[in-house]
Amino acid sequence: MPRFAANLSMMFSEKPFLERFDAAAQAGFKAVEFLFPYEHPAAEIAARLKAAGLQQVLFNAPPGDWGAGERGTAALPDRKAEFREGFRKALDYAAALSCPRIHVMSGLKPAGMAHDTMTATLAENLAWAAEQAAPAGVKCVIEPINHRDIPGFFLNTTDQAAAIINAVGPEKVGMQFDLYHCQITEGDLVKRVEKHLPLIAHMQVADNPGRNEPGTGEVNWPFVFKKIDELGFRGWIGCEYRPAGETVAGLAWFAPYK
Ligand SMILES: O=C(O)C(=O)[C@H](O)CO
Ligand SMILES: [Mg+2]
Repeated sequence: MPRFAANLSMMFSEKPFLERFDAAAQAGFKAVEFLFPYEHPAAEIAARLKAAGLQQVLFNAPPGDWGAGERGTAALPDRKAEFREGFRKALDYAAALSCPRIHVMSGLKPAGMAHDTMTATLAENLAWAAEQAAPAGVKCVIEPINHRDIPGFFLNTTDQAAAIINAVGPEKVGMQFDLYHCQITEGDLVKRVEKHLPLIAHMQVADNPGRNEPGTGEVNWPFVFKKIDELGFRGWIGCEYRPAGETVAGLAWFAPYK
C-alpha cells in the first residue's frame, strides 16, 4: 500500500506550524515532511515528532533568499560556498530529526548562464553533498519543477534529473518525483514513474489544476496510486498540496491508505 506523509508547510495551515505535527498524527499520518525547519530549533521539532509518534521523511536545504524569489543555489556557480554552508546546516537538522532525505533545489537560471555550466555545478555540489550526507544515512534528492509554479527554474523534466543523477551516481543522489509537476510538464504519469523507478527516492502529490488534494482535479489517483504500488515503489509520497478547504475535511481520499 502507498505510504503518505503530510506536508506541514501546506497542510494543517489552520494551525501554527508546531501544532501541525499533532494534527497530522490525529488525522492518521505516520510521517511528515515540510519545506524548511530553520525558523525553529531542531530540538523543538524533534520533540513534536516524538510526542506525536511521527517520522520526519524529508525537508529542504536552505534555498538562498526565498523571500526575494530565490529557489535554491545548487546549480549556481557563484554560490558554491553558500550552498555548502546551507547544506551543513540541513545535515545538522537531519541528524536531530532522524530524517533520511534532504531536497536540494537547483535554483533559477540566470540570464545568459550556460546550461552546461549549471549542470556541471549541480553535479559537483551534489557529489560533495552526498559525501557529507552518506555517513549520516541521508540521501540528497533533486526535483524537476514545472515552469508555471516556478518560472525559470533550472530543473524541469524527469529525464533532465535522471541524467544528472546517473552522472553523479544513483547511490548518492535520488529523484524527488513530484507527480503534480510531472502532470503539468510531461504527463503520462505511470509510464514516467515506471521509467525512472530505480532513481526515485521520494514522491509528492497534488492534483491539477489548482494544486489541491487528490480528487479535486484531472488525475485518476486511485489508478495511479495502485500502479505506483504495483511497480514496487516503497518510499514515501508527500502530500504537498494546498487543501481546497479545511485540511481534515479534504482527507476522504486518504481513508483507504491509513
Ligand atoms: O515546489 C515543490 O514541489 C517542492 O517540492 C519544493 O520543495 C518547494 O518549491
Ligand atoms: Mg514538490
